[in-house]
This record gives sequence, C-alpha cells and structure tokens, in this order.
Amino acid sequence: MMNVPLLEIHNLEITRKIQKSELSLIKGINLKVARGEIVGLIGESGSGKSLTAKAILGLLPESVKVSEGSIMFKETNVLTQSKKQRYSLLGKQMAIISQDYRGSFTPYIKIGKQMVETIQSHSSLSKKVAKQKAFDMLGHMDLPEERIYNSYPFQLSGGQVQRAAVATIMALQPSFIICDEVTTALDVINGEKVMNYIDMIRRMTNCGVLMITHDLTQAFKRTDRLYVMSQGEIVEEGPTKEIRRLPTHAYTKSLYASLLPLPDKQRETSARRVVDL
Ligand SMILES: Nc1ncnc2c1ncn2[C@@H]1O[C@H](COP(=O)(O)OP(=O)(O)OP(=O)(O)O)[C@@H](O)[C@H]1O
Repeated sequence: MMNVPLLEIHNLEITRKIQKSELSLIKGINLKVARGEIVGLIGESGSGKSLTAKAILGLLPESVKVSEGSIMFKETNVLTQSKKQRYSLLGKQMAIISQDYRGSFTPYIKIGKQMVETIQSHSSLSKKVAKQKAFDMLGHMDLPEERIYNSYPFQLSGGQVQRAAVATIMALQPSFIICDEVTTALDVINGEKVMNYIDMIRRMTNCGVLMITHDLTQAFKRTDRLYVMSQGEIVEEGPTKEIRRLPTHAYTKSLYASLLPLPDKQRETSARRVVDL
C-alpha cells in the first residue's frame, strides 16, 4: 500500500540488566520513515540515538535487550525475525553509513576487489558489470576511480576510505539508509559531498533515510521531519520547518540558542541566515 511507512517503530524500549533490576536506556520510542523521506534524529550525546539505530539494524550489543515494542520494516516486525533473517536484510534492504568507517574494509585486500565482491554478493551482476558499477560510484564520490580501486585501505586517507565505503553501500541501492553522524567524521566539504550524494540516491531510488546527528544546522538543511531525543525519549517531533520556526521543548530551544550565541541584533540576522540555509 502506498501510505504504509517504510519503517515504523512503535513504543520501543531497550533495557540493560543491572544486577537484578532492569535499567531503561530508551523508552516509548515512536518513529516513522516513509519511502523517499529524509528524517532527522537529533539529540545530545547519550540520548539514545545509536541504540535506536542499532535496534533497527539488529546490531544491538549483547548487554542490552529490547524489552518492549515493535519495529515494522516493509510491514514485517523485524524483532520477531531470526538473526539470520535480519542479517540478510543488511546491505540491500537496510544500510548504515557511520562515522566509524574503519571496519568497512578488510586491510589486506584491495578496495576494488572488496567492492566487487560486496556488489556481487547482493546481486546477480557479472564481475565486469560489478566493476563498472564500483567505478561509477567511486566517481560519484569524487574519488580517482582507478587509484582507489587498486589500493589497499591503508594506502588511502581516512576520508577516502570513508567515501569508498559510502560508494560501496550506494552501489547496493538499499531501500533504507541510516546516516550516523556522517558529517562529523568528514571535513565540511567531504561531508557535504556525501550528504549531497545520499540525497541524489534518495531522489533516484525513493529510499528512506534516517539521519542521526547532533548538528542542528545540518538537520535543518537536510531533513523533511525531525525527532528530538533527550535522555532516552523522544521529546519533540514534527516537520522540520515547524520545529525551526517554533521549537517547543527546552532541549530543542537550547540547541537552537547554541546556534546563535550572539548579541540580539546579530542574532536576528544570524537566525535569518539559519532559516535561509
Ligand atoms: N553496549 C551498551 N551497554 C550498556 N549501555 C549502553 C550501551 N550502549 C549504550 N548504552 C547506554 O545507552 C544510552 C544511550 O546511548 P547511545 O549510544 O544510544 O547514545 P547516542 O545518543 O547515540 O550518543 P552519541 O551522540 O554520543 O553517540 C547511554 O546512557 C549509554 O551509556
């Protein structure tokens, strides 16, 4: 059906066992992402953004567990699926682009070979077509295709490895992408390039994107809707335009104020600048 969300989290709670009691790390999380939509999840450090992402992907650490709720992805509650079923969603269905790209490639195999193997393991493409696809994606990431393709990860800069990792994920064209602090790990220009590219893929493939960030300016600029998390709960949500116009929760207001640490007159100009982004 057209209007069933791609992803719908209902009343999610994640707890950690401490001796005999359960400590709630996130609770009462309700969140939706439609096809083609880019949704922001914003909040201070430790508010529960990563745990939410890991729960969606089935990558929660052993020390915590989902104690309540459902995560519907394409109308199936993934929480009832086996580990194997959930792993099989990763790559083609769901993908994460994270700030921690170091584990994306095996150190002793050339980037190109790893890209081709990943593309082939998720499709029936021939080696030649997979290689072409890898080249195209590296080009889109503004990387020198030939050199990156023939390099080992340790021969490249951190930023190049991350963009190569993004290129690999993009080659799979997942239906749902989580971007976890993508712009934090990269310098401004590369962060913008990666986000622009994700945006282009979204328009081409109509995938849904959940963008995790603590950068309010990026969230304002990029997202259609926003969820604000604080201390394990969603404290504010709505269309980005509305939150930008009138943040209501104290935490959102404080984030907003931190964008504008200026005297009143300058603050007005600066606020206009933020809104104009
Ligand atoms: N493996 C774990 N075991 C126990 N507690 C955890 C674990 N991972 C996270 N937590 C706790 O859960 C809460 C939410 O953490 P989470 O990593 O989701 O925050 P975050 O919003 O992503 O923060 P950041 O922006 O710093 O990445 C924190 O109190 C954290 O200490």
